[in-house]
Amino acid sequence: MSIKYVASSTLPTSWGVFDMHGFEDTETGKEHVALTFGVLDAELPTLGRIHSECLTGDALFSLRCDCGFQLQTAMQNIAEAGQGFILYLRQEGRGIGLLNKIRAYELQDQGANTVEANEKLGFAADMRKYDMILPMMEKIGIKQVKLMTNNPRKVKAMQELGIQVVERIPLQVGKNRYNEAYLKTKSTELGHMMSEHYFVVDGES
Ligand SMILES: Nc1nc2c(ncn2[C@@H]2O[C@H](COP(=O)(O)OP(=O)(O)OP(=O)(O)O)[C@@H](O)[C@H]2O)c(=O)[nH]1
Ligand SMILES: [Zn+2]
Repeated sequence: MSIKYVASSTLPTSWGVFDMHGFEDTETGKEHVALTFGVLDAELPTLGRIHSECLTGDALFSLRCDCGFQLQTAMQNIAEAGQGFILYLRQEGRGIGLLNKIRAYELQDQGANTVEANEKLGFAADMRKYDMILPMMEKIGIKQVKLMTNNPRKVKAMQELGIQVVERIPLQVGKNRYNEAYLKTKSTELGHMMSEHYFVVDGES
């Protein structure tokens, strides 16, 4: 893994003006982005999110997953807190890539769940790696994190890299009738921590 810092600029958004830092993985050619907001202090826990690319959810408004909602809520929470960071990692489709994710969606349209679909295509349920995080965090100057995620494996991966996750903040947003079964599979088969009430059918809550 060889992560090279390339350039920084401002990124004005609906929630405020972030700073954007571009990185290149020179082995894979993948381009990753870190967003930071406010003045960050390496000696203090910083609110943050490690977000895996989801073109369909983040950019195309898909209701099949919760990614876009999580990204927007994370940006809003950071802007409200006055400081924080997002690492936007280009590992689309839990690491299988966009076209394979569309293949997996095709299988899900025929009845497979998100894990079964990956397996039918010959992939593990989750192929993501997180080692690019460390050089990116070092560059933006963060050692301690209050991490917005429902995924305990993400917390463990960061801790194994030597990053202190001082708090896990649940990010349960965007449930709808198209992603309810998907969210449930994430909870039962991929270990995501989601509270029971999150699965109450709309209208019952
Ligand atoms: N292969 C595959 N990838 C998916 C599917 N739905 C979403 N993704 C990808 O899953 C990744 C997001 O992972 P999630 O499991 O939703 O969330 P997480 O990052 O593990 O955990 P959180 O921090 O709680 O969001 C993105 O890369 C999406 O493109 C799917 O049905 N199949
Ligand atoms: Zn998604």
